[in-house]
Amino acid sequence: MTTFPISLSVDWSPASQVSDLSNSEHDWLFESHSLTAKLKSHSQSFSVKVLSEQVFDLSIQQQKLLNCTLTSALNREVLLLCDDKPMVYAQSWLPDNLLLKQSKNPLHNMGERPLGDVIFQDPELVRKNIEIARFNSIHPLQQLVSQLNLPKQTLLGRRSVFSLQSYNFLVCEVFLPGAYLYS
Ligand SMILES: C=C(O[C@@H]1C=C(C(=O)O)C=C[C@H]1O)C(=O)O
Repeated sequence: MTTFPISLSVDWSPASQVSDLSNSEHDWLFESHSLTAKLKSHSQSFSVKVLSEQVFDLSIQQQKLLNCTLTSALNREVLLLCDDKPMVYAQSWLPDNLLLKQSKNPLHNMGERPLGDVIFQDPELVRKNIEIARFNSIHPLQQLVSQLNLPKQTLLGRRSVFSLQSYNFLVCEVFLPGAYLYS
């Protein structure tokens, strides 16, 4: 049984160090706008299934990535489905501090609404560099792949830090077997 959060601590590489990508892989991995919008444009129906949403401690690496001294964040793990087929596993780390709650931060209590539908509405949104990683057939994420009755294969993922209202949050997305990216 998958336990959350699923560890995504693999070798993340900056775009400059990533090679041997197909045109489709490159197109999806380096999509700078909303992945939700891109998935919606390729499907008749789109939905989000929340797998887990809890406050967890941030790792030292995550604190460095987020450039913050916060020790915990709201960890949100979801599946993005197109025409009822799971296409992406997404894991986001949303700062969880009193200030955000006081500001009635729209990113809290998102439920089945896609994060992208909210954050990309804000013209102040800044996306920092996209990093890429490969998840081999023995990575813990493959447990979720098996539970979804999807075939095991090396998976491609991306992560980036966003800045909004002077705070940072981390979004990681792993493309599941059968995702458009692999076609
Ligand atoms: C950041 C985006 O939001 C998407 C939706 C997410 C969610 O609802 O938790 C998480 C990651 C993204 O795949 C996007 O659309 O690009």
